[in-house]
Amino acid sequence: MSTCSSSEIAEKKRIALAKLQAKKSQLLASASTSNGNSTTTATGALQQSSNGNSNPKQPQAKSPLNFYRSPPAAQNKISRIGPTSGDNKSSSFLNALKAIKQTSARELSRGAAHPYQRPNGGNERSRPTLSLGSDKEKPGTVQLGNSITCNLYMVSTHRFAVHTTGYHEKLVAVFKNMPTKSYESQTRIWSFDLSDYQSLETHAADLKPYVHMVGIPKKVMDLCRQPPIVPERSVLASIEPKLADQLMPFQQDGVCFSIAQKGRIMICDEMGLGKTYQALAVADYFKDDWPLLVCTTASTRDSWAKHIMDLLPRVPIHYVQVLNNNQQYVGEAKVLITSYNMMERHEDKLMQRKYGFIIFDESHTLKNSKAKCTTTAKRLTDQAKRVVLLSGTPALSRPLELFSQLQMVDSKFMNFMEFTTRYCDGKQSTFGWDASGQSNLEELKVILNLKYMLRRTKMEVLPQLAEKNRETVVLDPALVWTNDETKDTLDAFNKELKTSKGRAMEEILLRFYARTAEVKSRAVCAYIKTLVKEQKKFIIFAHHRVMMDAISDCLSGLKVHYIRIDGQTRSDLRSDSVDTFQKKSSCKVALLSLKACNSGITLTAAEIIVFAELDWNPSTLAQAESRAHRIGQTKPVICRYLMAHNTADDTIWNMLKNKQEVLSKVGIFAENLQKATHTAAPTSSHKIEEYFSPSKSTSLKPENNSIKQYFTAAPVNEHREKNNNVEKAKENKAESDIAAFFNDDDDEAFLDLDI
Ligand SMILES: Nc1ncnc2c1ncn2[C@@H]1O[C@H](COP(=O)(O)OP(=O)(O)OP(=O)(O)O)[C@@H](O)[C@H]1O
Repeated sequence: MSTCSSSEIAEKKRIALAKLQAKKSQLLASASTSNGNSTTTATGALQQSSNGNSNPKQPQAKSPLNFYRSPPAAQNKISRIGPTSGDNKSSSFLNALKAIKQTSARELSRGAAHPYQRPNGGNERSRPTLSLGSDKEKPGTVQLGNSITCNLYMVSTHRFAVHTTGYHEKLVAVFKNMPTKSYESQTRIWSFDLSDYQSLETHAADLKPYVHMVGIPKKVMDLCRQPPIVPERSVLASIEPKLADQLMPFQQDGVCFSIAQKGRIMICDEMGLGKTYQALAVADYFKDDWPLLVCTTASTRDSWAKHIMDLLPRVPIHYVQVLNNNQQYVGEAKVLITSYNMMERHEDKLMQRKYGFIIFDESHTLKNSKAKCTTTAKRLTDQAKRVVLLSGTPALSRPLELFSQLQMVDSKFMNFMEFTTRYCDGKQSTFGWDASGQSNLEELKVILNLKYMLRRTKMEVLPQLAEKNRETVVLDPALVWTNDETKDTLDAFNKELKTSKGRAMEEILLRFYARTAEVKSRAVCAYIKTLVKEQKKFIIFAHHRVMMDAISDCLSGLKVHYIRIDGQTRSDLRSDSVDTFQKKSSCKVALLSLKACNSGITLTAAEIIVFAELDWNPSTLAQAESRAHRIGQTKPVICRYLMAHNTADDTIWNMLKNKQEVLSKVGIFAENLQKATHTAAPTSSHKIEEYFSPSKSTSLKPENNSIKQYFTAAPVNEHREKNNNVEKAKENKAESDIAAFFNDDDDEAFLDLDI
């Protein structure tokens, strides 16, 4: 591959700009011919309103923010020309100009000569000029390309809002004429009743090509216009009494709603609100459509079998089969419980059995529409009459993750392009179709709530549930920064992270994450030693094996009775361990792998949840917190995040914040992880502290009750010995830890790293 010198690049840019300018003039000339002498632009109107100059005769001063300059006499007129091919070309051309705007601005700032010749001698009054102004459009300024986009989206089932990319006087006049208008001055958003939609669309169409309307998809409108389905309470009488009688009022509502939606629904209540109970109640109501297939995570298959036997006693035991291995025969059982993995492997046999009712537990497992598991699930749902998806966190990072799940509930709602264009800011990029963004999230929330998703938070439906508080604990730096080498390594990671991008940055962050586990483990163990003295039951979550092992050693050394569940733990032993922790008062600690145990188990015996490591996914952390904070919890729960500053924790904490903001807009994430009190005094103005609330402490001394007061710095030789062990562990485990990290199918979450 040959490379260009900077002067060659500059030359190429100049040529490209000249070509674009020539094309622009050509298009404008043809537009002018096709419309006689009436070619005008909205610029004048826009400009006037923005600077308060309403005198059409007054020639306006040239502003660097103006993109095109129309003759003053024409400025007050807005042509009502219909869309011509020239217009379309013109708008795409203007979009191209927008793309090169930044380049041009750079050229100009370098003091370069104007990169292209103005046609016809540069008559500034009648000739368009290229604005090289600031990127930030001030309200009321003309948009590049002389047109604005007006995006319409639903904000409730009967109201829609309008987002415009700039000010347009006539468009505002149209808004003001709508009978149901409402203007929110803070957000500068107009909204209207759906009854005004048609009229607004017609009037705005008159402002073409200066106003480009993006309307609401018909499917969305139809959905909103449908008469609401009123759930019938009487259906509860048809459900197995043992289960129906146990349902809490909000669970009854959920069951009635799901039945009203004909048993095709995503039940996405917050974790621990009894989705299993609701799903089984719906399944029991539609038992004529069985056989029933329950697909869940490998570790929760047995617990589903137990729930079915407990809650649906009329289902004979021999009706229920749990698919545990590859060799097993898929029989005629009325109820089959399988893991996702087994479902994939037995696809053909499951297809033949034709399950009429399917439950997908932890359905976010199906978030990747290209994964084999998801395509298998889709095939099965296509032939099933009822499909119930259960997840407290249906999307872990972005709206795209909802698409495949929605398809299983209603394959006709929207296709991939429609959905991603509308809700994922889908666009063509150098690498193909990019659907990793988000757009029209308010509308997506409306649609989900209307028909597809049932979502209640603990706060809403279970206010009596014991409270949950969150704390961040900055680990003692003396136990993290044990020697110069550690400091140098972490500094180097921080530096590399700042200067890298894309995949390279992801790789660095993964290594940094693994290294952080190593350097933190000593301080984490010191913290655990103090916690053990409190004699309260607690859970400690970690991700890397090096951290899990260090904590295990620490607990064993302290002779604490604890359970450990990680990815290697067999599922039968897993439920035994859970029982031990729940029932034995002597068992004080549950050491859990963040990935293997963030869902599907109940550990309400714990009062404190400690996170020795962070995860880059807010949903994983929220799921993990809900192991103890769920129905059945009677004591307040404290979640403590142990963090070491100037490590990967800084970056990951930041990522969490960004992701949870997106998810909360769609209404599927109710937590604010950053809403926490801190229990250690910051020693300098590092990033983590910026997110601490309620207030930042600038004290350099440990605060009262600070974790620091418990710590004493260990002698240096002891540090060295420990570091040697850490180094060995690093060599042995680093590779497998990174692999495990990627195997989680969440590595794509790094794509929206924003640091
Ligand atoms: N109506 C009920 N009566 C008694 N206990 C209930 C009821 N509903 C739920 N529970 C209990 O609450 C806990 C959480 O229930 P379940 O596991 O169904 O919640 P979930 O929403 O599926 O949670 P997760 O999302 O974490 O899987 C369980 O221990 C369950 O036995």
